[in-house]
Amino acid sequence: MITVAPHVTQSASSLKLDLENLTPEQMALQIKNLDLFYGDKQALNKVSMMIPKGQVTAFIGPSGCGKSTLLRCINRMNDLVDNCRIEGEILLHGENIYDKRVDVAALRRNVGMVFQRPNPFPKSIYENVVYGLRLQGIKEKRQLDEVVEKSLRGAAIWDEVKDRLHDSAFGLSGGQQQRLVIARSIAIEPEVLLLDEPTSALDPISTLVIEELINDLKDKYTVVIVTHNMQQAARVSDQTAFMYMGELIEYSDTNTLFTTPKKKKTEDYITGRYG
Ligand SMILES: Nc1ncnc2c1ncn2[C@@H]1O[C@H](COP(=O)(O)OP(=O)(O)OP(=O)(O)O)[C@@H](O)[C@H]1O
Repeated sequence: MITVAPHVTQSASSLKLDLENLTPEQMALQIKNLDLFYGDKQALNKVSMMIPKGQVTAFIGPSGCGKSTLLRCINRMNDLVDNCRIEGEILLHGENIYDKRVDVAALRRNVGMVFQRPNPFPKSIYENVVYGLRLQGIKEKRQLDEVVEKSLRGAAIWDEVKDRLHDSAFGLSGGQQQRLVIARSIAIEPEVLLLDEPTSALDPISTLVIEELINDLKDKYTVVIVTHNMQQAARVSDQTAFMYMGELIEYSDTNTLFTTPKKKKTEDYITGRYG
């Protein structure tokens, strides 16, 4: 059981942001009064928050609190769930992604997602990375080669795979597969990357490599991560949102949330009293 709050090491730059009043230039996403029901069961209750651009935002909370559900709303993955009903809005560039006119496939290209278990396709490393580009009809070899190198470098795996690009992705370790999946996501240049417990199936060394990678990714992307692991949230995120039973209880810069939480529920959770 964790009895002390995790140590927070990230820079204090995010302290300057007023998370309740981000300017349009600072903001990547705005979630407004989001309710979500699976059948009769309400899984999200009036969640509102602003997610800053070019930073890492973590969702934490006990099992079943709705972290993954909230994350999946950001690229409309919950549309695929039968009996799922969503009310409220999520704004990207000021436009509601739940508007009927939104092209959901285009949204998912712009808001990429990486899951708990690495899910490379049964193809070569190279073909995994160019998959999205081929879907867009891009065929020129020089362009594809460039994207492969850039994406694999961006996912911190180029040096390990550059001599076996045409080997099966299944020959990679779990940690390498997860970085390959990240390379596949960034190959199509999304604005936002959603990471749903991206290291929970990985060993501690691979976890560390992915955490370092997350830190690099925020130079180019807005990253939103769900994690069970509070130490991980403290290590990688600039902002942390604590959720409990479908509600957003507290949301602030990570340092404040872990050192001086304002709500008793948050304090109880980060000091290991439940969860
Ligand atoms: N497809 C679904 N159909 C019905 N209920 C669901 C579905 N997905 C999630 N739920 C329920 O919604 C609630 C929130 O689940 P969610 O997976 O978002 O929680 P979580 O905080 O991510 O949990 P964990 O940390 O255990 O993954 C839970 O009560 C869960 O059982």
